[in-house]
Amino acid sequence: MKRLAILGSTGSIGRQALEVVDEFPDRLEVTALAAGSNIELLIEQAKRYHPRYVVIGQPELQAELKKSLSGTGIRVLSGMEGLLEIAVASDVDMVLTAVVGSIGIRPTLAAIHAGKAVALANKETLVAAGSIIMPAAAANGVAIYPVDSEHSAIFQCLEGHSPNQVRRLLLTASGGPFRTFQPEELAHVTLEQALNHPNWSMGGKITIDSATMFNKGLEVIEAHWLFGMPFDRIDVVIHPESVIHSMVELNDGSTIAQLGRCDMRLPIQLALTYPERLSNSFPKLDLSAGVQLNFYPVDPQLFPAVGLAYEAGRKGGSLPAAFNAANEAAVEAFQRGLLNFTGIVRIVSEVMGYHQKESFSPSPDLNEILAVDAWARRTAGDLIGKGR
Ligand SMILES: NC(=O)C1=CN([C@@H]2O[C@H](COP(=O)(O)OP(=O)(O)OC[C@H]3O[C@@H](n4cnc5c(N)ncnc54)[C@H](OP(=O)(O)O)[C@@H]3O)[C@@H](O)[C@H]2O)C=CC1
Ligand SMILES: CC(=O)[C@@H](O)[C@H](O)COP(=O)(O)O
Ligand SMILES: [Mn+2]
Repeated sequence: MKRLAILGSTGSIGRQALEVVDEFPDRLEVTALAAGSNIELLIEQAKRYHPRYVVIGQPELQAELKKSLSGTGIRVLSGMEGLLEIAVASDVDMVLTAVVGSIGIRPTLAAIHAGKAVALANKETLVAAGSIIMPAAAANGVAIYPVDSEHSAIFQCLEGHSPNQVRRLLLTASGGPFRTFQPEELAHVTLEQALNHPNWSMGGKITIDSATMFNKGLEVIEAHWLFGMPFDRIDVVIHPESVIHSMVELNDGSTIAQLGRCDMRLPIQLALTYPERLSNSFPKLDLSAGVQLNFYPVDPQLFPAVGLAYEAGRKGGSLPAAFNAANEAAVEAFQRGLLNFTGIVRIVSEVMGYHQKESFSPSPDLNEILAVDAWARRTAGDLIGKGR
């Protein structure tokens, strides 16, 4: 029995992870659940899965949660302290990091230091702190199983091939809802339009990242860290159908692809049960149903976010942390109606510029990364407040 701590159990990935648990009750057990503020769903999940611990991100909700779960024997924790406690708990075997944003860095690192296997959905953690996370995982002999669909695809395509047989990684991108727009049309798109992903149903932040293609930029940096691949051997191709989840090109020119439905339960299952390939009841890809496979290059005028990600990744040091945090702040401002859609890329670009001039660190430690993250959010907030 594998005992899981699910960080972000009320979110899109967290809820689907629980569906995977439902599928394999004799293999997967929920030991800990954590959410931000959705106390109603967290209570429902706790009553159904009987974990040993629950964590609520907002400490002011802890008392209400305790009251609702009194008599159940479940320990009720809160805030970052709670996340850190469940990440290292002795009765947890694997931590699924499915919170959104760089808040995932510290609990993921704590889990690694405690020798827990990690299933990683939270790409922001690797983007901001890959230079800390990957060496820590290697030093502690901890496996990081990718949950992100592209990285799960690459992980599967790489099986049976040694690193020196691989020429490049090819990340597929849907292009999001604005793939066919002209660049000048983007200034006026609405939140509702940006949240209308053509293929995937996901949380709000990643859906907006798909619309700007910051998501693909974040994924390029994520792939660099997960697979130890230099940036000039990671490419992005637009594939509007999202049937091929990503590809690996080998030295001899053979390209290996992984295909599947747009259903995150498959990569989640693989991460939670690897190396097994267990039969499940989830619908399967039906290629006879008129599936199309189209491919296009990324238009850098329409999607400048991809170029910014390569710039941040290549420069390295503290720049990816600033890049990521500025994007998180700008996306939140867009969601709150404080910034227009094209403002997101503008703010990230400006914050990156300031960071390189004022406070760049070539090899930051964890505290410096967390400080840069806070600085970039503040700076982005100031720029947005000034109406830039
Ligand atoms: N959704 C998808 O299909 C995919 C997602 N990912 C990545 O996975 C991560 C999660 O995405 P997604 O599930 O879509 O996001 P959601 O917004 O749907 O879910 C986020 C989860 O994090 C929780 N959370 C937020 N803040 C805190 C906190 N302070 N303490 C504890 N929990 C917190 C939320 O709780 P609450 O509900 O209470 O707010 C929620 O459970 C992201 O990094 C995303 O990029 C990667 C590939 C695909
Ligand atoms: C499901 C998943 O992994 C997302 O990251 C998804 O791939 C987003 O799609 P695009 O960023 O390609 O639009
Ligand atoms: Mn993805």
